[in-house]
Amino acid sequence: MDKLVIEGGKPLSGTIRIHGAKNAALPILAAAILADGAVELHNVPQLLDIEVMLDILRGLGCRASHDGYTVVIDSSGLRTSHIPEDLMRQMRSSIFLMGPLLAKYREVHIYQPGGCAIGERKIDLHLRGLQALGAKIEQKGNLMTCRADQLVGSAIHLDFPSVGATENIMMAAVLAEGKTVLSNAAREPEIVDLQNFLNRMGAKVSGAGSDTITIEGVNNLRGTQYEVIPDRIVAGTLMIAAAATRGAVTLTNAYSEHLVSLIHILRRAGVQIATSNGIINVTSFGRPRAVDRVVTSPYPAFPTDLQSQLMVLLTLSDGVSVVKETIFEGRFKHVDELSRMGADIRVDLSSAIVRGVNKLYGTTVEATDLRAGAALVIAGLAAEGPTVIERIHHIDRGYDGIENMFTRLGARIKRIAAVPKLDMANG
Ligand SMILES: CC(=O)N[C@H]1[C@@H](OP(=O)(O)OP(=O)(O)OC[C@H]2O[C@@H](n3ccc(=O)[nH]c3=O)[C@H](O)[C@@H]2O)O[C@H](CO)[C@@H](O)[C@@H]1O
Ligand SMILES: C=C(OP(=O)(O)O)C(=O)O
Repeated sequence: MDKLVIEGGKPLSGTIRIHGAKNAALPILAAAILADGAVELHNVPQLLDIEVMLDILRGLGCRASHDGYTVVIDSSGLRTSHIPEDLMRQMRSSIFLMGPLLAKYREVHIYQPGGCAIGERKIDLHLRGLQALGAKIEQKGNLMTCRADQLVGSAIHLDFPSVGATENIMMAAVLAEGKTVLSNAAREPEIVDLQNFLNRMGAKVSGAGSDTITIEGVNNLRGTQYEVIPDRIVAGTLMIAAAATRGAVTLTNAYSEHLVSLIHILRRAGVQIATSNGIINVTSFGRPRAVDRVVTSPYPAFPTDLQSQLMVLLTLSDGVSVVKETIFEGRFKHVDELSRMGADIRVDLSSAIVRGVNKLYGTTVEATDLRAGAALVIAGLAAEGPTVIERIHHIDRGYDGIENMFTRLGARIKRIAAVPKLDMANG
């Protein structure tokens, strides 16, 4: 497996453009099968998860190409609704195909989705939502079959504003008979992006971005072109990295309105941030201040996907910070790795008490999941001495060429490609 080697201690500086959002692109790719014509998507990042989604779509009979940042999907050859277990298990987002396949094909055969080990990540809210639209679900061993001769709009209330369940229900309801009203829906920007894409195909969805989404079913959807929003988590990761290395970085194609909670916390830590139309400037002089309490919660509160990265900054801050994780029960795995680099963090159930230290020291660490891996990259960039990060395939799920991104900002970081194993039998 590839590794990253970082020689830390250099402030980041320069300008970088933010790539398209993984968490917006993945449901949009799944939704593309709803169209009767071809869909052309722009600003689609080159990520492992995107390639897995395209492989699944090809396996279902779609034509799918990814050229630069443009993806074209033509689902006219759709011939099966069975997603192989090995592909289902490669990422959580495989579950996004459930709603669209059910709507288009009237049945879907799936397995439990995989993804980073950050918590139990049940799919009960997805299933209950689809059942409310008329789907019948049957489980035989690992295989789950979901069928609906006809989907019928309904009033659905989510017990928790799950991002994925909100998206799956939206994608199924667009072709249902009548009106669906989804309450306590998730409000993330990626949900607004999905609504905009669905409407571009001819759907009638309104309310995304608020906690109530209304979907008027239509008979069919057409092919279209669409541009995916920039990745707010990648932007946030770069902002935190700029602050942790005490650098000065300008982000372009970055929507500050999607990052209000992070900007607020960084300013409390003493980081200077200026924003204007699609541009975010981050400048940090000297040691940041501790932040007494950071709590992850559904949007617009502070995102769980930036919790581990922010913890690196707090580790280097003056004072004691407390971070509470309320979304995923297993999202403190970076703590052990950061401790090996000299961090002083104590975990007490869902809270981490972070005592600021003067320095982190480079060593060999392991990316345990996507954002934990990103946090280790930031730690390596800020640390004294070399850091080696192993198991970086997790990072490649969500950052398009992370080493190139940071090299452009002046960092000393390189990828060491894994040496392919010799096949002794064939010489
Ligand atoms: C591809 C994508 O967009 N991924 C994001 C999405 O994941 P994802 O859509 O999986 O996240 P959810 O909002 O669904 O999950 C949040 C919480 O709800 C629980 N839950 C969820 C569904 C369900 O049926 N039952 C249930 O109990 C989960 O275990 C978790 O504790 O939102 C998360 C929360 O912002 C982000 O960290 C992920 O990056
Ligand atoms: C947890 C994440 O993604 P996923 O839902 O795709 O596992 C993430 O992007 O941090």
